[in-house]
Amino acid sequence: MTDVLVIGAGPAGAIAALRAADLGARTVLVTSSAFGGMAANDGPVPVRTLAYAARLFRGARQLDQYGIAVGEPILDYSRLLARVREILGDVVAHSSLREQIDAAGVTVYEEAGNASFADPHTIVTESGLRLHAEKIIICTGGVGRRDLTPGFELTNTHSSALALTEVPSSMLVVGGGATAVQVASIFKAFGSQVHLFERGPRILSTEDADVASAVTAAFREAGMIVRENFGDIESFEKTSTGVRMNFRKDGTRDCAEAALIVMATGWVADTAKLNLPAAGVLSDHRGFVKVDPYLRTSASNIFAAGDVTGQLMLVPHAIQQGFLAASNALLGPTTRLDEGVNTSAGFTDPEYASAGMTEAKARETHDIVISTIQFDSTIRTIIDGRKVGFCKLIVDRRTAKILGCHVVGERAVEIAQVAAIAISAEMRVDDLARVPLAFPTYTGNLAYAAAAAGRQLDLQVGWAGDAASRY
Ligand SMILES: Cc1cc2nc3c(=O)[nH]c(=O)nc-3n(C[C@H](O)[C@H](O)[C@H](O)COP(=O)(O)OP(=O)(O)OC[C@H]3O[C@@H](n4cnc5c(N)ncnc54)[C@H](O)[C@@H]3O)c2cc1C
Ligand SMILES: NC(=O)c1ccc[n+]([C@@H]2O[C@H](COP(=O)([O-])OP(=O)(O)OC[C@H]3O[C@@H](n4cnc5c(N)ncnc54)[C@H](O)[C@@H]3O)[C@@H](O)[C@H]2O)c1
Repeated sequence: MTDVLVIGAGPAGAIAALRAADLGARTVLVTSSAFGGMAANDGPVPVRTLAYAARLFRGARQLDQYGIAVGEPILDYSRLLARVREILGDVVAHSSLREQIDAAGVTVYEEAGNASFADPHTIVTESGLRLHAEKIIICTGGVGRRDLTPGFELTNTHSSALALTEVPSSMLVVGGGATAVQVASIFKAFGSQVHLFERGPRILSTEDADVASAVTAAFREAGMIVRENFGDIESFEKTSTGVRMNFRKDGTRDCAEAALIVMATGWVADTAKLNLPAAGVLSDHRGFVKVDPYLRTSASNIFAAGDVTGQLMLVPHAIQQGFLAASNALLGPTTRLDEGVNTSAGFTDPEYASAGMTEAKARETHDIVISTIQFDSTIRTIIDGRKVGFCKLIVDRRTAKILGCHVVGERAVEIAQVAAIAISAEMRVDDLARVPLAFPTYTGNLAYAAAAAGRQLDLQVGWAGDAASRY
């Protein structure tokens, strides 16, 4: 009898299996495809690689400004895709996680096809395995939403778009979340004519409103068509040059066409194949597995972690949940999910990133001060010719502690990560302002924003205040 069986080998499943084995459990990890899951094979790694190529492309266009003549950069897309595959191989080959899992004695079944429950302690896989365990942890991730719109089969997902043999002349990206904006930004950089269609009133609806409007403005400035509130899609149909999307708004029909349509309208659970009813595991109306704060499902011996729980769908959260689910499965329900500081980021042009609360959220519960440093007024961004963007801090007026940080522009992610540390450490803005960060740096802008907030709060920021007013 196996003690712990983990289904799915993305970040949540890999960490759950490693933690279970570290706690001395006889552990089996079974996954339908390759080790690493979507995180390694289909999501962040390939997308980040293409985003990096787009960034190099932008950098190459800047060379002339600095007196370096190399001519107009030309993209060889098939060479780039070969590079993506090279990197994926490299990531897998150097994954110390896999080595640790093997060293911990976990039995791993890769490419086993979909697993499904036969009863609360037994699963069978499409490859013919039948596995029993005392405890089971479901870490099967999610999939891009598909629907019954006529002609939907003519559309693509981010995965199929990233596997194209050439850059399409035009692309219609539907959705305005993290996936859609990255796909749109990457292919815009590669030369496609891109239309981004968001059903809601704005793209990046979970980000701070200033982030969403700055990214939207920059996309438009770069020549991308961004349409919010466009209505409801009625159908897709083939045309001689690509695909047409028919939609309706307030009774009026409209359409848009492109060589390729990419749907990125949300990430849903794909739990149908798991046969959850056979194990007594309940899911919500979107298919996500219902869990309590200890990641227990409705079946007492079964836990779930990662995207399949429908909570924050990011790698660090999947890792945290995998660790917690295995700990609670073996040690009893001892650790609850920690709220923590949420960070998010998109590798678009311009980049965006956030840590902590948005301004709207903070206003619901706090009296706040806002401090924003524009990138066209700071030395490093001027040196690098990266003057689009800002660093915005949301600060609690009573305690002077940072509640949120929102950044658009070059190195946004790195700046927001430092802010996440300051928020976690509950630093006051005047303390942050006085940390003598290196000059001239992007992260320095965070300290300048902190100093400016400190001045608004009449706090003594000393020399840091002078530095902020100059840089
Ligand atoms: C385009 C894109 C870009 C992203 N970029 C980022 C980013 O930059 N940073 C970030 O933090 N997050 C990013 N994410 C989100 C991140 O990839 C996920 O949050 C993360 O992969 C979730 O990990 P997981 O272990 O829950 O699931 P997954 O990584 O999806 O792994 C699930 C595993 O379960 C297997 N499986 C599924 N069903 C079964 C079954 N029935 N039986 C057996 N095995 C099964 C799958 O094959 C897979 O191996 C991105 C997502 C997308 C779509
Ligand atoms: N860089 C990153 O960290 C990164 C990248 C990609 C995805 N992710 C994570 O993966 C998860 C899924 O992201 P996602 O972008 O795929 O989904 P999402 O749910 O975050 O966004 C979907 C978007 O599509 C819109 N939409 C829904 N139906 C629509 C329709 N019919 N027409 C037009 N627009 C429609 C929604 O209003 C929303 O803006 C998120 O939790 C995200 O954080 C992270």
